[in-house]
Formats: sequence, structure tokens, C-alpha cells
Amino acid sequence: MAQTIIEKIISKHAGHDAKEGEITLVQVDGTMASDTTAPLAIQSFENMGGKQVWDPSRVSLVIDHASPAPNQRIANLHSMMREFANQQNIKLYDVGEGICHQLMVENKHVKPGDLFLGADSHTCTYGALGAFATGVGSTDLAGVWLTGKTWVKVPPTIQIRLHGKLQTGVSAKDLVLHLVGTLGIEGATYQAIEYTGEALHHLSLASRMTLANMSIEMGAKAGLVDTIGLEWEDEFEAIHADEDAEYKQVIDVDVSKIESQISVPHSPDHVQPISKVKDTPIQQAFIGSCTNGRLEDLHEAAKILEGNKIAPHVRLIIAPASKKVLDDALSDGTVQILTRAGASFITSGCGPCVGTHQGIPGSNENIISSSNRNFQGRMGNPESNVYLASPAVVAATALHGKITDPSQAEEVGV
Ligand SMILES: CC(C)[C@H](C(=O)O)[C@@H](O)C(=O)O
Ligand code: SF4
Repeated sequence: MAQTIIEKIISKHAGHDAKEGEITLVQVDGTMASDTTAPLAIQSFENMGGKQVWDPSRVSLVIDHASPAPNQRIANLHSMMREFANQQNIKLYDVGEGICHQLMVENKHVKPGDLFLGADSHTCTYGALGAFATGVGSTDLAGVWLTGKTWVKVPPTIQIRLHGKLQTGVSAKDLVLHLVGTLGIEGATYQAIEYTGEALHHLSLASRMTLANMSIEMGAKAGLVDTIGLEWEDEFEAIHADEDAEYKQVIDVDVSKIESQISVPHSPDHVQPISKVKDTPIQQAFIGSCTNGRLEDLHEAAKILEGNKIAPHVRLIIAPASKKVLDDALSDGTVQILTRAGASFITSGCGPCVGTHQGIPGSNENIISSSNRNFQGRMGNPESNVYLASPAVVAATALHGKITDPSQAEEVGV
């Protein structure tokens, strides 16, 4: 039977050929919960009578969403996680180590062909490795901690074939914003997205993570990137779709036609080419998140900001996606370039992305952010406006204090 990538992965974990629409029990390779979801999962696990997780080497906890703790309540939840991790002998990434999704990939908790469940919607990021990774609720996760298994309904797949090469200054973020704008926030609900095509050869693992990451902004169960040309390709057995696999929909995209994209308030799918919103004034700029907080993202920003100073009325906040990203950016001088340009670095982690701390905007302020969601109130103030963009656009915008196309900023010599 010809199969899509997700059908192959589910079949492997179910022990039989799984077909679209079928509900089947599968073995799980790995799990993750963050400080937002782990406390409830721990409670559910204990309520279910759980004593020992099924396999401690397949369970990770990460303190990243509100880290370091901004208040007493959260500090106590962090303590509860540390205690559980100790007692269960499971890996816990503590304050400053990074964002859960970055850490799962960076530390190889997940590999191509795996089936991975995380109690966070952007678990789909690991689709960058050709893994089936999806977000589940805390209670579902607790069930997996008990048994090592879960049930899945085999989803239909939308195949997105990426042709050509992105223009200079245009990144995987612009590509995925373009796709979110085209499909809409419910365009792939209950479906998997498979990304394929020769454009992938030009995308690093970091860029593939950006692409897979925002699959959830199209409602997808998972976003699986074909492993062709992947940096890790030699280390693992690659899984590709069969040529005659059946797709619900096939979408062809010539990526060389895409210009920088901006998602305007208040929904990720309100996407406009940058030319339509350029010159919108901005008070806060954020580079970070599981979408765009990696070394290549900081490099993009540094290219634009080197030797320059951000606009006087702009705050530029940077949260590296992990301690490793921060260390690498320190060693190669990127951090220094950015701080000299006026950026403030905060703890590696989610930072202000989800609006709990570290950069809640004022009322009527406009924020440009390299993150993935701009629902009203997302950054902690319903009276602020969040614009989503690539790190290059965020940097060029911070420099000029208004939405700026980086390719044009370079032309005028800044
Ligand atoms: C808080 C957490 C449960 C949430 C998610 O699942 O995605 C967060 O990471 C987000 O990005 O909105
Ligand atoms: S960085 Fe933002 S989107 Fe990613 S997991 Fe953290 S809160 Fe969610």
C-alpha cells in the first residue's frame, strides 16, 4: 500500500499497515511537558494511581514558559516539577536552559521517524526531522507516562511542494507566514501537512523547524518535512512518502516569488506582504521563541544591526532559544553586535511570547515579534497590537522604528 510519511510512521508504531481514518494504538518514543502543562500532568498521573513512569529515559520536563519564576505560585509549580523529576529519575531542563522544543531537537530526544508527544501545541516543530510529533493535553500525556502508548486517528495529508529558492533576505518564516495566510488558521485542521520539494535543499535544520513549527497555526496535527538534504540525514534511516501515496490536497508553491511577509493583528493568518504595512510605527521588537530564536535568526538580525543603533523609542528584547544558542552567539560575537546596537538579552526560554512576563507591552503599543501567535492579548495586554515577522524584518524594523523591509533597508545603505 502506498503511504504518506505520517502513515508510514504510524504503521511502524502500531505494528501494522495503518490507513487514513483508522483509529489505532501506538507506541510512543518520547514525551515532553513544560512548566505550563507539567504540573497538571503530574497531578493527573498521581490521580490515576501512577507510581513510576513507563520509561524515565523517554520523559522530559522543561521550565521555560515562565522562567525564572515571576511569582510565588509559579515558583511553587517549578518546585513541584523538580521534585517529581528527582523522584522519577527523569530529565528536567531548568531555568535558562532553553525552550522545550529547541531542547528536544538540540539534545536529540527526538529523531527522524519517531512518534513524539508533547504537552504543548508547538510540538509539531520536530516535524522538521521527519518525525510525527504533536501536542496533547496534560491528562493525555499522563496516560502515556503510565503506559507508553496512546491512540491516534490516522489523519489525511496535505502535501505542500516547495519549488525554487527563496530570495536573499526572505526566510523560512516568510514562507510559512505566506502558507498560513493562504490556508488560514483552520486550513489543515485534523490533517497532517507534508512539506517536500527541491526548495528544501536550501533549508537548514533551524529553518525547517521554523516551517514545521507554524503548521499548528494552520490547525495541522503535524507538519512533516521530508528529510531530503537534512543535516542529520546520514545519522538515521530516512522516511519518504511513496510516489503514489494519496493526498487530500496537493499545493505547489514557487518560493522564489515570495517577498517578506507580516502577520497583522489579531490573527496569525492575517498575512500581508510587507509592502502593504511598511512604515507602521513600532515601540517594542522581540526576537526569540520556538519559531525564530535560533543562532541563524540572531545572525540575520546581527547582519542588519552591526555598527548601527536601534531607533531611540524602540525596545529590542532578545531571548535565545537555548543556552547553547546563547553560548554560540557569544563565542562568535553576535551577542556583542546586538547589545551594542541596543538590544537587551533575557533568559533563554519563551520570554514575552506568551505574555506571562519579561516584556508585556503597554496599551496602544505596536510590537513586532519573530514568534508565532498574535491573538489579541497574546503578549499580556489586549490593548496592544502584535505583528509577526522574520528576524530580519524585526531587526530592520527596530532600527528604523517602523516596519521596514530588510532588502530595502540594505539598498539605502543602513
Ligand atoms: C502555554 C502552552 C500550553 C501553549 C501551547 O500549547 O502552545 C504555549 O506554548 C503557546 O505557545 O501558546
Ligand atoms: S516560545 Fe512561545 S510558542 Fe513556543 S512554546 Fe514557548 S510560549 Fe509557546
